Amino acid sequence: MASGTRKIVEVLNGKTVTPPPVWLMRQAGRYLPEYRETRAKAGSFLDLCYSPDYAVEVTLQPIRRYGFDAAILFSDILVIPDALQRQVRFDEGHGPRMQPLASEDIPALAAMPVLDHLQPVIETVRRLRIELPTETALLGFCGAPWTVATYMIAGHGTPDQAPTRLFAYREPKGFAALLDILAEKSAEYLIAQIDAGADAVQIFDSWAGVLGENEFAAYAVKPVRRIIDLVKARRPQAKIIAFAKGAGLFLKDYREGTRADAIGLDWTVPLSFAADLQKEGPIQGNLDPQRVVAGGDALRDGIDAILQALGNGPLIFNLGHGITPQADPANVAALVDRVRGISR
Ligand SMILES: Cc1c2[nH]c(c1CCC(=O)O)Cc1[nH]c(c(CCC(=O)O)c1C)Cc1[nH]c(c(CCC(=O)O)c1C)Cc1[nH]c(c(C)c1CCC(=O)O)C2
Repeated sequence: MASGTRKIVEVLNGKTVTPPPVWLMRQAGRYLPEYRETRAKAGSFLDLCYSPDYAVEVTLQPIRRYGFDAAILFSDILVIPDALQRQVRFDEGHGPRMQPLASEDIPALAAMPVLDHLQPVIETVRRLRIELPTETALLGFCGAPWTVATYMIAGHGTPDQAPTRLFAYREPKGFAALLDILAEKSAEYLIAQIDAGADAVQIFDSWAGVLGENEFAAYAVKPVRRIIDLVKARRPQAKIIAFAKGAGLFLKDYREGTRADAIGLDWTVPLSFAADLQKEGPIQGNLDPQRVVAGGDALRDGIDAILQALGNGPLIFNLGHGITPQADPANVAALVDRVRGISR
């Protein structure tokens, strides 16, 4: 099967597919018992990301269970700072940590190669394309420079990214240089994923929602546009989804500003506004992940509202952010059936 006939690729080409293709952000993860089992064998979280045997296995687990229309490479957005020697680690119960970045550390990052370090991830992509069913699209991904920078500057996650907002106001030149470096490294990484067999790639800007107007333009739109320009200059056929969580009204110009083929929407985006955005091109989203935890009517009503508002245009059905560890795997099965119009 040519990749062009995979449903998600059709939607990314602007077609309306009925029922819409479906996958879920973080579909491989702790809500699945088989993930927890593999995770326990693999050692640390980064060991799992850098071991093609285990990473292929956990990527395939949700495909076997649910037959999603896409598999997403199992890795993390923080493998880029790890490749840039920021000593990333995931401590149990604490989330990611790394060496906080100071402005004097920034110039040296430009000369650091990342692809050597990321070869195991690229190998995972290559093996996945061989092992996946032909009809299943394979998605690669990276973090957007802004979101990756927030972890690099603070050295860990924070609720509002205050340390990085402050850094950007105090050191605008150094911060712009950091975003440029991250955009270039990320573009190289995405091209390698596409060459290894990814049908499309998603850029995750999970912390876009903390930015003011000028900062959204400079730190969210501009670096993502730079990645997309670099990727498309070298791989014109590449398909790219850009997901800026919390971007709200700024989404109006996000597609045009970034030139993404599709934009991802979080669950706070009103469906009427989403329908307007869909007139300009494909969209992805936007069910509240807590509806998957709740199940029952909350799940069904949320799905039906999205299908009714957005099902007649180019749509990739997804959550508005990653699925949480509390989700019941049976509710995910019910979600996929409902999106596909299967009643049990
Ligand atoms: C901000 C961000 C990160 N990582 C990612 C983002 C952007 C999307 C988002 O906002 O959720 C992206 C990501 N992380 C992971 C994937 C795998 C593919 C998928 O199934 O979607 C993807 C696409 C696996 C993961 N990445 C992580 C886990 C859990 C770690 C574990 O299994 O112990 C998984 C399955 C760890 C991680 N990684 C990150 C954090 C903050 C954490 C800790 C929080 C948490 O535990 O959920 C950084």
